[in-house]
Amino acid sequence: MLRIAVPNKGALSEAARDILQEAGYRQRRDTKELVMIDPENEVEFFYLRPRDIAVYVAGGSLDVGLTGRDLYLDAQVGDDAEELLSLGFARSTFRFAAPAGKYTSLEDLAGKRIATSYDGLLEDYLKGQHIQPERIVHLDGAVESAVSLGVADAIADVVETGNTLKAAGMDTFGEAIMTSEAILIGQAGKTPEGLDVLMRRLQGVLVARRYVMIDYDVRREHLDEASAVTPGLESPTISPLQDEDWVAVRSMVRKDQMNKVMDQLYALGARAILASAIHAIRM
Ligand SMILES: Nc1ncnc2c1ncn2[C@@H]1O[C@H](COP(=O)(O)OP(=O)(O)OP(=O)(O)O)[C@@H](O)[C@H]1O
Ligand SMILES: O=P(O)(O)OC[C@H]1O[C@H](OP(=O)(O)OP(=O)(O)O)[C@H](O)[C@@H]1O
Ligand SMILES: [Mg+2]
Repeated sequence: MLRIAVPNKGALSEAARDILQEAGYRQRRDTKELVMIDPENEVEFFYLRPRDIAVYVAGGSLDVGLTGRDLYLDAQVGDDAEELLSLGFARSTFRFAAPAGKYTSLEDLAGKRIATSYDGLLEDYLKGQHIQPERIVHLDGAVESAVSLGVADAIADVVETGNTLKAAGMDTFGEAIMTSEAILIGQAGKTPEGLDVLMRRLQGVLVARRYVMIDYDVRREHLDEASAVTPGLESPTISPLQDEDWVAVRSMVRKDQMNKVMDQLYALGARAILASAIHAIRM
């Protein structure tokens, strides 16, 4: 059985649960459950703190896990684990911030106290940039308060909308330390039984979320132009209609392009243009 680590709480847990459910796996009903077996799919889920997931996977106790790229790198598990797939949710950047106008560049941090919940990530980055802070102050959360309360001169933290920083009167400075999103990690170089199926299913969900299926009827003489607007992933499906002057076309279209494409098709004389959701796909 494939042993999969899943975030048990926090910013990642709901979206992780959603993607696994969409991929056809059973998920726990009660948030107190620590382990759940899905016998039909021959997988076992272990609900763990997202921060700890890389440790379990790298240590070989679990085959794969869903976590954040920033959390994975912060765990400093080295070459024992590897990123297998990015999952497109829980996107964030990891950035330096300080009270508005206080600092402008990374160099300003030399000899300063920097508060963060991601010490490993921060240390690695500062080392790579040859910046020596006075020290790194570890905090579990609410890092935005560290400067106003006097335990640090600047912070390094997760920024999503930027609202938390703004509310605290802080600005980011310097380049983003990293960009993060939810990822699937696995043991380096290992392909346990069932991993290929899990990956195909997750990739299927990712594509299904990004695309819609578009159906329309168009006069044969406009088929080439219409096909150019809806080339599909490989090539559109063309079916004959009773009226020989017309054909039916079916093609996948990126969801964010859907309305623009439908307008273009309409302008080409296509009719009965219909977009429907894709629930699952195997490429
Ligand atoms: N607005 C956000 N706040 C926190 N984490 C976010 C946000 N947006 C994306 N993430 C990502 O979610 C992961 C953090 O999840 P985690 O469960 O540790 O955070 P949390 O919601 O702050 O939980 P807790 O503070 O209870 O530990 C990271 O990979 C982070 O990049
Ligand atoms: O850019 P934003 O959209 O405002 O989101 C970023 C904020 O959200 C997270 O905090 P969380 O609510 O998890 O609290 P914590 O810092 O105590 O973990 C993160 O640590 C930032 O503070
Ligand atoms: Mg948090």
